[in-house]
Amino acid sequence: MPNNEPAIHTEALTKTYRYTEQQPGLAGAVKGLFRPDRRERTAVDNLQLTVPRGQIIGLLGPNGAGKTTTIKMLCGLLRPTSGELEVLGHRPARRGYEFLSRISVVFGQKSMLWWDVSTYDSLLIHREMYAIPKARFATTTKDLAERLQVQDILNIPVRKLSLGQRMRCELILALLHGPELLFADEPTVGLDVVAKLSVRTFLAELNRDLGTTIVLTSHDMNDVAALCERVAVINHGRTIFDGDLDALRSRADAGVDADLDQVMSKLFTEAADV
Ligand SMILES: Nc1ncnc2c1ncn2[C@@H]1O[C@H](COP(=O)(O)OP(=O)(O)OP(=O)(O)O)[C@@H](O)[C@H]1O
Repeated sequence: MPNNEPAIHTEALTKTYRYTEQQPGLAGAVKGLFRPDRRERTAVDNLQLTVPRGQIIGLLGPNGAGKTTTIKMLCGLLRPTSGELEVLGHRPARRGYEFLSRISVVFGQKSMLWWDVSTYDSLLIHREMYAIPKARFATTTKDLAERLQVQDILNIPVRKLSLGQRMRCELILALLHGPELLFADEPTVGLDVVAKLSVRTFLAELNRDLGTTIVLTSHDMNDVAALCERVAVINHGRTIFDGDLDALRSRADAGVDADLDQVMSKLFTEAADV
């Protein structure tokens, strides 16, 4: 029976960071010890988001908009300050084993692979962590390595890989346990055009062949145009647009062939003026 429950559902999801502002110099540091200057910043503000299973959605926004904070709440790395949040029927912040075995996250700016050992050794550790049977481990590793064309580099220490090679290995690690939902936070950042294309093609196939739901953040509008049937644009933690790329262009009064970077820039500037 098809499961009509959405992959993600949030109601008024909010995250306020509490932090201490540091004054410059030694005097400032000493003052901070006795009279800390406490501040608050709302990074995600009443976010409403429902993502059906099997969709690739782009979570877009300018630097500091709240994309990574949202992803961290959705995968349970951060506890929301308020609001409701359900992912695959679970409350992510509980970090239950069943939930963790059904999702995965990959960060373009942060490595999940062990730096001093080979990718294959990291995969073996994940096999133990997720209790993946040996036969399934072998077939999944082979299939993912072929799709990402990294068969020849799995045994090289990760620190010796190029960024593009490492990113493809990160994806194998993230997908080894067969998650239904993948959070991909800037997976193509810093990659050359060949590596970018390879990651894009891989994500599209993953969604098409396995039905994996993907939440993608990227500042590269070519990634978004190639992959996302829907985009949610956030600014200062609030949704300023939710729809497909055609609707995004019309929202910015741009033609069907309008350059998406210009469309986004117009949208962000308008939002800043409000
Ligand atoms: N631990 C923290 N403490 C205080 N403020 C934080 C913390 N982490 C993030 N922020 C602030 O929250 C806001 C949202 O940050 P976030 O990293 O979610 O943005 P983003 O949309 O992912 O940005 P980028 O595109 O630059 O990666 C920013 O103003 C940031 O400075």
